Amino acid sequence: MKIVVIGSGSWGTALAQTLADNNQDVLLYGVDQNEIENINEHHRNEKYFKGVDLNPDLKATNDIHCVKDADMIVLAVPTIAIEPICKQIDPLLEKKAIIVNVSKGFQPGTNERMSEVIRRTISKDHLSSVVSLIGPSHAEEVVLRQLTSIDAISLKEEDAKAVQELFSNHYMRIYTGNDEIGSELGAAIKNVMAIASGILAGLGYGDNTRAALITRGLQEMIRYGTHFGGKPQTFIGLTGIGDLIVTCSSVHSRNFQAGYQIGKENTVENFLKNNKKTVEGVRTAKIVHDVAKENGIDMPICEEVYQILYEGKKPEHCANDLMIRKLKAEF
Ligand SMILES: NC(=O)C1=CN([C@@H]2O[C@H](COP(=O)(O)OP(=O)(O)OC[C@H]3O[C@@H](n4cnc5c(N)ncnc54)[C@H](O)[C@@H]3O)[C@@H](O)[C@H]2O)C=CC1
Ligand SMILES: O=C(CO)COP(=O)(O)O
Repeated sequence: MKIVVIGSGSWGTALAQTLADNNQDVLLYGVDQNEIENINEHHRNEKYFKGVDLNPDLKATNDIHCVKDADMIVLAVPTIAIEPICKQIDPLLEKKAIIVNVSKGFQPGTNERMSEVIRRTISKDHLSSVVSLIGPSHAEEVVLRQLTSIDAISLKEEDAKAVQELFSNHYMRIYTGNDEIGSELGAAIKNVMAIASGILAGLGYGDNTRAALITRGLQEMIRYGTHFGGKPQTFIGLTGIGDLIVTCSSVHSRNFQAGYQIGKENTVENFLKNNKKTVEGVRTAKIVHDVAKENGIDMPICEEVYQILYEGKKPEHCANDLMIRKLKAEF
């Protein structure tokens, strides 16, 4: 199988290295010449992984034509870049490929899930199926070959199995699944919860608070996800609670880091002015707010994150307001 990974950032590099470790025919495509030269000449991607030696078999290119005869294309770019990338590669493809989505979030404007964007923009003649490879997986740990388990989710079982086989090894264990809606919605909304978790840590709250946030945050994910057809059991799997735990607790999470800064400074101002990292939860918070409001879905934690990011509400007031809501039964 010829595999192209698009996006030479943190996740694309880590996933491409996993494929190189598995002796697959993989090429990493990027737009940043520094990242490409760093990988090809020094077997490093210093911008994302300081001092980490990559598998020397991993090669990178800035020539997008490399996708033309690929059997599998992994899209490892932020959600905002998925639609333009798909429109760019579709005319270049010469046969059907499995398109692997690893991004977590929604399409701005249409609020589509990433698999929906891919199906809309890649013509039927070029698409075998979409497989979402998602779950608890910080690139910083995968690149060091730390033990990791995630899901290959697809409506086409044989393609999910193909992705499972290609990526699995002694440090990466892939499970398959077919609940595309539940998996993608869970993986997107957990980024909003990770911002909330970071805010609470930045405000000085401890482990009790985080446990409550994760547990009640999961309820919001289930409420939202099942409203749109996701299966309840998906949310207690790797793309639900698994991804929620890792992003709400890890210093590697850029969503958590963003929240931490906002909580510590008790304002969103500096973060919004200076952030250059991929923090998917920021746009997701607005989309979840709008969609939940339209559909009457109760999402109190997401609502407070939205109020902080978009309405300038003070983080300390949000934490307080969540606590003094009308008392009720847990379930
Ligand atoms: N970093 C991680 O640990 C994980 C990230 N993800 C998801 O993967 C997606 C990508 O995130 P990261 O790799 O972390 O972001 P990143 O910020 O580390 O890297 C993004 C890369 O995409 C490239 N890029 C942006 N627009 C492009 C375009 N139009 N064409 C080609 N390349 C383009 C950038 O140059 C950069 O190399 C996000 O949706 C994120 O939620 C999912 C699981 C783990
Ligand atoms: O999705 C991730 C880990 O599973 C990465 O999280 P961040 O985007 O917050 O770094």
